[in-house]
Amino acid sequence: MNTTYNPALNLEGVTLEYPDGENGTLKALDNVNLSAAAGTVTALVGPSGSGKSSLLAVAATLIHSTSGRVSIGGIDVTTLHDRDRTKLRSEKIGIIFQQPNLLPSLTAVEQLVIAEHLRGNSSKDARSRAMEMLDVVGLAESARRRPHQLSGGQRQRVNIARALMGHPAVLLVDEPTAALDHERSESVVRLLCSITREFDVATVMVTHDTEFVPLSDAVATMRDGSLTVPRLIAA
Ligand SMILES: Nc1ncnc2c1ncn2[C@@H]1O[C@H](COP(=O)(O)OP(=O)(O)OP(=O)(O)O)[C@@H](O)[C@H]1O
Repeated sequence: MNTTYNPALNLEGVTLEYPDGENGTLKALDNVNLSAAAGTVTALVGPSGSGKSSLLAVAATLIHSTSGRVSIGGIDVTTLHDRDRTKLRSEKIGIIFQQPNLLPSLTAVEQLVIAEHLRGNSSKDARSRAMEMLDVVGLAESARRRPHQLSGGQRQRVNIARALMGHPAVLLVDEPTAALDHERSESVVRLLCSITREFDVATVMVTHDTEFVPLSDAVATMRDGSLTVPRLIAA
C-alpha cells in the first residue's frame, strides 16, 4: 500500500529573483515553504510588495521559480516541459484574480462554456456543467445576463464558477474582494470557503481584508519575500 501523503499544493524552498538594475537581482521569494491540503483555505497576508502575488504566480506555474520545488498533487512542476505544465495548469489549477475579466458580450453561462472550449473540451456537457456551477455560486437565475447587467459581487461569482469548471485541485485567489463593499466581500469569502470544502480543493487566498482571515483554516504572513509557517485558525 502506498501511504505517501501528497498535499494538493506544495512549495519547498522556493526562491524567485527578478532582474533589478544592471547586474542586480531582487529576491521576491526567499526560501518559501507552503503546503496546502485539499478542503482547506490558507489565507496569505502581508504588506504591499512582500511577494504575495509572486507566490501565487509561481504556484500557478505562470512563472518559473529561480530555485526550489513546486508540486501539484505530488507532481513536481519544475521538471515538466512547457506543454505538460500548461496541461497540468488547465487540469488542476483554478485561478481567480481580483478583477473578473469577463468578456462583455457574453452571458454568464457563455463565459463558463467558452472557458471549457478553450480548455479543449467542447462536449455538450459543458453547458449543463456551467449551469450547475452557476447554481453553486447562487447565480442560476442570472445565467443569461451579461457582465454589465450583474453587480460586482455577481461578476466575481461568475469568475469563481468559471474557475471551478475544470475540476481544479488547487484554487489560487488574488484579492477577491478588492473591488467589493464589505457585505459583498464577506459573502464572496464565505462562498470561497464553502466551495473549498464542497469540492475538496486546496485554496490559497491573498487578502488584505484581515477581518475575513478567521473564516479560513490557516494564515501565513509574507514579509520581504519570506513566508511564516502557516498558523492554524481554531474553528
Ligand atoms: N515583473 C517584475 N519584475 C521585477 N520586480 C518585480 C516584478 N513583479 C514584482 N516585482 C517585485 O517583487 C516584489 C514582490 O512583488 P509582489 O507583487 O509579489 O508583492 P505583493 O505582496 O503581491 O504586493 P501587493 O500587495 O502590492 O500586490 C516587489 O518588490 C516588486 O516590486
